[in-house]
Amino acid sequence: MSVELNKKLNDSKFTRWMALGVVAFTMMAAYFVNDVMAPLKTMLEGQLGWGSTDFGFYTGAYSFLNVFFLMLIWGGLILDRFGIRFTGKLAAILMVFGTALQYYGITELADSNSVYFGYKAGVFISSVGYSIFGVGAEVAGITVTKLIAKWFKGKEMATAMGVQVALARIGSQAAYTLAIPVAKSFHLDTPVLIGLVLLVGGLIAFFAFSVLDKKLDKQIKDDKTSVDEEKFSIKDVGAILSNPGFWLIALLCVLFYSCVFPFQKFATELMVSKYGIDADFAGSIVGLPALGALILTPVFGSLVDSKGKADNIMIIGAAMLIFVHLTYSIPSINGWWVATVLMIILGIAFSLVPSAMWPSVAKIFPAHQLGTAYALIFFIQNIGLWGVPNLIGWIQKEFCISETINGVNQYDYTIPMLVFTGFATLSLVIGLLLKVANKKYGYGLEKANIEKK
Ligand SMILES: C[C@H](N)C(=O)N[C@@H](CCCCN)C(=O)O
Repeated sequence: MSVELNKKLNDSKFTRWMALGVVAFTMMAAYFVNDVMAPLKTMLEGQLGWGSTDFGFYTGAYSFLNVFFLMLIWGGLILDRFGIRFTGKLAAILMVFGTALQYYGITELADSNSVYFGYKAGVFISSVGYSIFGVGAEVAGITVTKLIAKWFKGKEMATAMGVQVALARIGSQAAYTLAIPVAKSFHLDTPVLIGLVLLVGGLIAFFAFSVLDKKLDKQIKDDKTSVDEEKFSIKDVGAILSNPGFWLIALLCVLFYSCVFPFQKFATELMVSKYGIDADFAGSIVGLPALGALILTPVFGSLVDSKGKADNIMIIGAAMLIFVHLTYSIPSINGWWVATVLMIILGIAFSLVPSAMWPSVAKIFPAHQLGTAYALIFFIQNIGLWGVPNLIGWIQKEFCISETINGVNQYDYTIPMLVFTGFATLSLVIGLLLKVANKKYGYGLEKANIEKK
């Protein structure tokens, strides 16, 4: 009887998964917007005169405010201080505002001749918008991660994180697949407009989730059996930073994701220029990892929940990434089917590492430090997401222009792919060190998540 009385919203399987579905929609819209400009790189160069450095600057802008204005750190602190609902709504509003500004940059300012800080007005304002969007998207990311840890504690936490990431990948896949056909059928800016509409839907979805979350908080407060969660204090930052597990996860995260997200932004062009894949179809190939991750991330997540072995899964994922990037870098291997198979392997790696890494953070840190821990990890990851596209854009401009057709540069991707291979190799080394640290400090990364009744 008393068990029934203490039943909370998240004890109902249907309600906790429904709540996840609602917030996952917000993140799906965020991922759509995040990726929708990438397949348009060549069209942006042809129609708006955006060169590779402009594109690298724009792509890196996603992380600029997060890194240089420490927005992710503030976001994490706000999350642990003011909670999931306030932070999530704030993040969603920032995403909508940033995307609207980005849209303005590629529409109203498309033909402007003004130059700001050495960049065309359209490039600069779109990048400012993308930067604001990036703050919202990253803060939304840590908020959703923390809310999953709260709603699924002692339950299917890794599966839930996997499902959320998988649903987000639908957004990415849709962006990669639709951007070029939509831009060709309508207008170059139409894909971004679609993203803006989706994000407004995502904002409404987060407000709806907040109603459920408020109810859950009341139930937790009324439940005499539930243990009061310790409040976050600024001293916790020191505790997080002095934990070797934090540094290893953060380094693995920055290195691994630097080989995936920035690579994907340039990959549509790689598919066309090196593998001769039709431009209309190239985005779909680049979207394959997202599609694969859609199925595989929840599968690997539930494996981590039931069997554990997160430490080994991260190592295998990193090793696969080395193979993929190294093979892409070899000039003589240029069959379209090789490019496709490599993308599928990248998709498997891209499912293995996130499904094991993100739930591992919740094992290393207590609940009241989670928002800040995730924020600090995202912060370090964002340094890579800012620096790597800029680095690749610069390398392309300086060393990789193979020819110029109708004023549009063609790029050789050998050096950029070797750079990605280097990052992947380092991520494997860190994965191995994490396994050693796991043994030494007893984080329990090899253990299953689901509590046995
Ligand atoms: C880019 C963002 N900071 C990120 O790392 N996203 C992850 C998902 C993180 C979710 C954690 N529960 C991704 O793999 O997309």
